[in-house]
Amino acid sequence: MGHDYALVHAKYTMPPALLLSIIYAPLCTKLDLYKIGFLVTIAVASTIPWDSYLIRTGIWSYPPDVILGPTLFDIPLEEVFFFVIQTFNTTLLYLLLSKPILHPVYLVKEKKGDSWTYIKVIGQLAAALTIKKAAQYVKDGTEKTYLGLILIWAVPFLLLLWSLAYQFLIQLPPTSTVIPIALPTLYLWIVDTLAMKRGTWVIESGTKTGWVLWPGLEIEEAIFFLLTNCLIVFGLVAFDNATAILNTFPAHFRRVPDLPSPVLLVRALLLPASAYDDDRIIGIQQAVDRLRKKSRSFYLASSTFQGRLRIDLVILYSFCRVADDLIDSTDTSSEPREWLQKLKTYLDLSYSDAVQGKDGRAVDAKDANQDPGILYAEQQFPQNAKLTLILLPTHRMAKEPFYELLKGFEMDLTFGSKTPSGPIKTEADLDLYGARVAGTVALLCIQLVLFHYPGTSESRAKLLMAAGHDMGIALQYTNIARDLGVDARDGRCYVPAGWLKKEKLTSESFIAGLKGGTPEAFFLKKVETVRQRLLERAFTFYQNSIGAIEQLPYPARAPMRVAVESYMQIARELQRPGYKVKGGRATVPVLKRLWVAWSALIGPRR
Ligand SMILES: CC(C)=CCC/C(C)=C/CC/C(C)=C/CC/C(C)=C/[C@@H]1[C@@H](COP(=O)(O)OP(=O)(O)O)[C@]1(C)CC/C=C(\C)CC/C=C(\C)CCC=C(C)C
Repeated sequence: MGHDYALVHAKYTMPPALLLSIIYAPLCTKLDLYKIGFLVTIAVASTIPWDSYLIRTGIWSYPPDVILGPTLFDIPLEEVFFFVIQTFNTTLLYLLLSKPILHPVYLVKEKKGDSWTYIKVIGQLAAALTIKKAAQYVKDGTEKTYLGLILIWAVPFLLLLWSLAYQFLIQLPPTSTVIPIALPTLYLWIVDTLAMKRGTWVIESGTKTGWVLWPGLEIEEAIFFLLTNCLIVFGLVAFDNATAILNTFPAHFRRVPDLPSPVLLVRALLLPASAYDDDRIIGIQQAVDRLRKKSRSFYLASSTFQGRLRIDLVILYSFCRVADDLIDSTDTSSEPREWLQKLKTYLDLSYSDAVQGKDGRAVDAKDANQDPGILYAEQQFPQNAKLTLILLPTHRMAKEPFYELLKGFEMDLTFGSKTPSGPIKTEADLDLYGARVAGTVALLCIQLVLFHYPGTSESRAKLLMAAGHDMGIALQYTNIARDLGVDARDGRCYVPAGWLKKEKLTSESFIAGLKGGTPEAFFLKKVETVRQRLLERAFTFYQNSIGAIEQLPYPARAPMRVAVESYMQIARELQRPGYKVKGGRATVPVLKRLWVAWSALIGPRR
């Protein structure tokens, strides 16, 4: 009996497990725990018979003075623990690196005769040839036996996973495939070199090639660790491929349980890629792209939401952005109002009784041939906006906030060279504007949350809506405080006249001062005073509503905290003297942003 093998764990495998657990804990979902359990169970169950065979046939051995003693099917318990901890570590690294990814954007609809068929078959052929060769090595029973046994055990599993998830294995970024394989492999190669040198485990001569990757690392060991990490990551990729299919295509999978059964996962993977709905995939890709380019705060926050809620929120963001841009960014004076009218007509059609269902129940999958809203979007909107409109899950949200949002955008249209303060005369006007452009967005977000996590009582839902509405206003005040300069350059001043008067300014002089070359120091001081007043009001709304986040359905609480705190961090930065400005806007440094998000995941701010 000895402690050497146990020490390998204490020194090398458990510290990374602990570190990864601490980092990943706030991000860990029920589905992640399910994945970890799933992978560990399969890894242990599939490795035990093989490893036991290697030990019993004397290909592999453990000197009795390095192990504690207890065994399972002749395998020392330390070794069984190795299967668990390696799978755990590689899985956590994969989960961490994959968190920012919205998997549905990597699905591809296949067409007859496209390159995907060849890619799949080439992979399958390569695996089949390897298995054949491996069988030969085992049959020969010479120095390539151990190599053959490794390959004949691992490659059939890889072949199966490749056949099910080849699209994702090719499409996912290397951060989700190559890195979670390469990093643990390299690490385990180093650990293995040290263990072999100390004689903690031994490969018997006669059945090994004797080739080494570097002194002390037998080629068989190197291949073993590489293939086992490939197996873990391929398994995780296949799992994510299946959940992406389940979440993306409600027409094929109407409901998705929180923890999909293995049978459902396999059913999803067996859905032919030619049956995928291209419009949904491309629409989601466009929405994610828009979110990534336009809002760092919400992009980061979106990665903490899950499943279909995450997809819906991204599409909602895309809709708000598209609508705002269509109305806001045209030069001619008639076009914005035309877009506004078109958006209203689109909503009228999407919320007509015929579409929403006569019994008031929501329809789940929109039928392009029947839905007048979809037909209208197809005909009337630019290419890059169509799919967002078509995918907007109107049946999961009330129509009123959308119409109010459009009223908010309409308020923006009253800004002009002769009316630089637009519709904002008083603080109440600014509150109303904030309520319309941002309070409404909050209501829509909460409605999506309550749809995806049902069970909230009506009275609590009301409380959540009221608080969310105020939180939207808080965010809008922050947005205005950040963009004073940008808005002035567009000829807009959102600051109430009374506030400006206190600083002996008017909206005209405020805009002229910010637009002009280098503003005087005393003028900038006044701007800062106005900015701080906007921020104070932002924090008043924030303080009144932040507590309500803890009343949301549990799985949405932490992600909502991230969304709100990431944006409010802009306000906190603006309150700091000498805040950082990028492209004319105050910005939150990347590391700070990550820290804010991570802290928000852990719990409410104190
Ligand atoms: C996580 C995720 C993907 C969330 C999506 C949130 C979403 C749908 C945002 C829409 C944003 C948008 C483009 C709205 C159009 C009107 C507008 C411009 C509003 C301003 C947003 C700022 O966005 P951005 O900085 O990208 O815009 P600029 O072009 O730079 O001006 C707003 C400040 C409003 C955003 C308001 C919210 C997201 C509501 C927040 C409140 C909650 C989520 C509710 C919290 C819940 C409780 C119970 C308190």
